[in-house]
Amino acid sequence: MIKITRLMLRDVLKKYKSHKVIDHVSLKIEDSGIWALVGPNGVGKTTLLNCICNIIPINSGKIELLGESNKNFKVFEKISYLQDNTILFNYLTGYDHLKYVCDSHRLPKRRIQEVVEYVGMENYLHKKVGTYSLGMKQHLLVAISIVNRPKLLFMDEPLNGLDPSSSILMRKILFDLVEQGTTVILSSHNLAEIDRVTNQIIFIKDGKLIEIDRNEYTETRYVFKLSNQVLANKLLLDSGYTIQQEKDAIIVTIGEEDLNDCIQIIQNNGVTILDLQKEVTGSEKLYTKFFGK
Ligand SMILES: Nc1ncnc2c1ncn2[C@@H]1O[C@H](COP(=O)(O)OP(=O)(O)OP(=O)(O)O)[C@@H](O)[C@H]1O
Repeated sequence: MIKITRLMLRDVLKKYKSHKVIDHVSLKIEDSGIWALVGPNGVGKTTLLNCICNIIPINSGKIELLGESNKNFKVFEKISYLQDNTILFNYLTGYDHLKYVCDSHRLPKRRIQEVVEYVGMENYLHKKVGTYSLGMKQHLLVAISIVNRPKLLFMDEPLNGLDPSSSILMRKILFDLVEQGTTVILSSHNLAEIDRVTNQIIFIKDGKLIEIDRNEYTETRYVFKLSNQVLANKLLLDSGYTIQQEKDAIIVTIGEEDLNDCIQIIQNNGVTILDLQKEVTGSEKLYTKFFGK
């Protein structure tokens, strides 16, 4: 089977007057999965996504989506772009928006019901968008962007402003999409959320793209809550472990291979482990490396 390249940028230049926001950039993504586009405010994330989706023109270079030029309107039947909520109309309902998108993709009406149930927006589907909270608007945007079962999905800041249950839902949606073979390219500032959804990070800096595999930067830490924190701290320090003391927990930065040893040291000396959590960090450290504090 011939594999179709999902996204291809060749020597793309986008400038405003002399300001090169995207400076002769090339990129190729061939697989399904999640890629995070990361960089400080104003660095060009939205501009890049808008250029890719042919919402704004580029000055030079070439962009292909699913093996076709991004100027070929037809290719967008299998592509979606979740923009910010300014694209929504306050005087229309969620249903109106979904009906319009379904009709333009020539999808049956039952597809609306499917995505509405999947995203969990039954209760406010028929209310005007002007009455929606930020989170409700975000759910509608997600529903709109997945209604056509995209092979390629661009998302501008989809992880912003979500409450914990919406964040969990968003992660589930992202993982489901990848399982169905979708390539997702999302921009985000939320580094903790990025760490939870992908290892594939593209930093954007000075108009250039820097592709990173976060696996190389990942750090695992274990947060212990203990019956005798002072004693456990001393025991682990004496054994040569690096400890960070918190008010009601100690954090040990170790790989999985050392976890058992730590547990043994603690438990063999009569200290009870009340709680143990694993934390994986990576993007924040990387971000600081590239962009400073
Ligand atoms: N229409 C425009 N005319 C002139 N400059 C523009 C225009 N649109 C964007 N810019 C500039 O291009 C740069 C990139 O903006 P962009 O909105 O893409 O950044 P961003 O990384 O998405 O920022 P944020 O994280 O704040 O959303 C900024 O310096 C911005 O001022």
